Amino acid sequence: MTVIGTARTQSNDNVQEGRLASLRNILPVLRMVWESGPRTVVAHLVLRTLAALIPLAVLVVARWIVDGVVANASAGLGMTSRLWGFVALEFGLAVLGAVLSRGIDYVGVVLRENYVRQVSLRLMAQASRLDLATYEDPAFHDRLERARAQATDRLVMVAAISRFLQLGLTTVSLCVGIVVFSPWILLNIVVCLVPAALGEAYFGARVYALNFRHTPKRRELDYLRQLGASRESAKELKIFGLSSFLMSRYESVSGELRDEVVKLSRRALAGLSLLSVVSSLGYYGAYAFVVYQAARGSLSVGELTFLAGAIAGANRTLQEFSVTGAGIADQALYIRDMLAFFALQPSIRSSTNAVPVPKPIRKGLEFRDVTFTYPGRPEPVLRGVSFHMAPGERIALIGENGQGKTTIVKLMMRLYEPSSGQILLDGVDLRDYRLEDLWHEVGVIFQDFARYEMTAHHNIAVGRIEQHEDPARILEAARKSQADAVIDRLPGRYAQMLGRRFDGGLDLSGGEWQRIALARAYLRDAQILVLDEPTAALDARAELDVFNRFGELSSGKMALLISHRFSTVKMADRILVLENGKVVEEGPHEQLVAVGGRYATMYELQASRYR
Ligand SMILES: Nc1ncnc2c1ncn2[C@@H]1O[C@H](COP(=O)(O)OP(=O)(O)OP(=O)(O)O)[C@@H](O)[C@H]1O
Repeated sequence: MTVIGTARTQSNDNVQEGRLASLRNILPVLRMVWESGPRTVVAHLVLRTLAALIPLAVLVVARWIVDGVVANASAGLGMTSRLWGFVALEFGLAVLGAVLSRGIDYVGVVLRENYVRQVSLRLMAQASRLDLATYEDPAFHDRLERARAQATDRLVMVAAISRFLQLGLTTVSLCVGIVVFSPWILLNIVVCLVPAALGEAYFGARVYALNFRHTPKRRELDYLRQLGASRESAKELKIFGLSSFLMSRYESVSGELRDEVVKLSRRALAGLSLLSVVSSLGYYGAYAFVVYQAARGSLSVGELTFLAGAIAGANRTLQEFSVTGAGIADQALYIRDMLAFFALQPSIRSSTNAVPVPKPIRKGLEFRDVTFTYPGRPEPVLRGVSFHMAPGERIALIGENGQGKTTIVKLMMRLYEPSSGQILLDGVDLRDYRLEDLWHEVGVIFQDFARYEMTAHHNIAVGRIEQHEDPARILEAARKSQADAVIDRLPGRYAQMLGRRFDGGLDLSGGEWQRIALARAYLRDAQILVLDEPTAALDARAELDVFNRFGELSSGKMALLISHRFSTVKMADRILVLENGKVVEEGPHEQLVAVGGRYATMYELQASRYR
């Protein structure tokens, strides 16, 4: 099974400790940003660099203007062309600043779109690789949820990094301007900002820890919200009067979360307000010192203008710099979840020297003393199951609910591995075959088959998606499963959107959906056909037809059928009866009836209802 990591066991306390370590995660993200569009990244960096230097340039020109005005006034020169030049330069800088900021916004949008697209595609690709068992672990869904949030909501990180770089450059340029006059002024500002920066970092980590802990509850809230407004559940919600039950659950869970968030925000408000007094002291101390120097005549008015602006600017950008830095560190924590998700490895995959599935299969498929226990279940579902399926054979698997019939199919498809025992295809362990090849050669329709909210054409084409542009084969498959009659009645025929999610979509009845799903199995044209209760929703005529087709299987092919309908089951070449995780009876219908065992009792029970 896939290693889920430490999502469930991670305590809040080690979040702070992992904060520094998580800064390492920024690099892979920067790599992803770069890969999503190198040219956009370069354009963004150039624009940010230019924008970063504008504040210093504005202050330098302002100083020239003020000193020029004072000198011209005392010399009685009035406005000179040199002074006009400075004013024009200041205007030019203001226009350039505004244009650069628009440009940064524009390139930022392109960057964001590229990045979201890239990460979402990677998420989809990774999700499709993982083991089925992974999806049954709630800790995995918590992690997936965090990774998804990272791919979409948490883009702030990318924007924050580029803003951080710009702020860094502006801050350095302003600080250099200040240091030229007095390093002590700068030191004073920086030292007073440290407590506020640490405070930001502390509360950022607390917020992350809280979000981390809240993820399962937030998923529950999402589920409740969805359930309360979904078409699938609407009928039952109305009839059972469940809305108020769902709402009260939502109210209590969301109230709990809200209280914790508000409590933490209140603490942050008090703590950070106090610390901001300290940083203001640094700023006003430096400002007072500069005013004092100018009053004593040690600084010119122009220098006072420059320094007052530079101190205010450095104070603001330093604060923003530390807040953005703390924000990036927070985001790096969230990104850890995304990277951890990308790092998950499926344990069911093709081995390095995997072989192709033989065509045709000659000896058949064999379960040899297979035992299987689901993760998290104390008892095995299958306990030493053994049977053989020969090419050309049609086997029916029967048993009461929960006896492990579908589990056998999942093991046949290597969606799970047996806990012990072996499954052999032509005498070779399934694990030695190429996984994709195996899935290709087994056509399966599960009991809970998917209803794709796509066109009728694509609903069938998913059975062999590489042939989705071959309408003739799709038509043929629809004809075999009698889905053609259903589709011919639809206004849009094969182009008809199915389901109600999208505009113009039409829903089908249970049996109609089942015929469409069956068409997928026929389209697959695999060597092993597995139908898990394929006829449950079919009417009697359609069911008979499915089984007549079953009889048309060419040699080398085999079929496994799971059904609770004995009218269907009795047509199989051989019937396996599953009970308490074991095959307890095996043989053709007549033989099993004659034996008078478990099968005969079940058959009699159902037959008596029709007499
Ligand atoms: N993913 C799972 N995790 C844990 N237990 C599971 C899982 N899937 C099935 N089970 C359990 O394994 C047992 C066998 O399930 P399976 O679906 O194979 O039964 P089945 O014979 O196909 O039943 P039915 O006739 O109701 O379709 C059941 O007790 C079921 O609760």
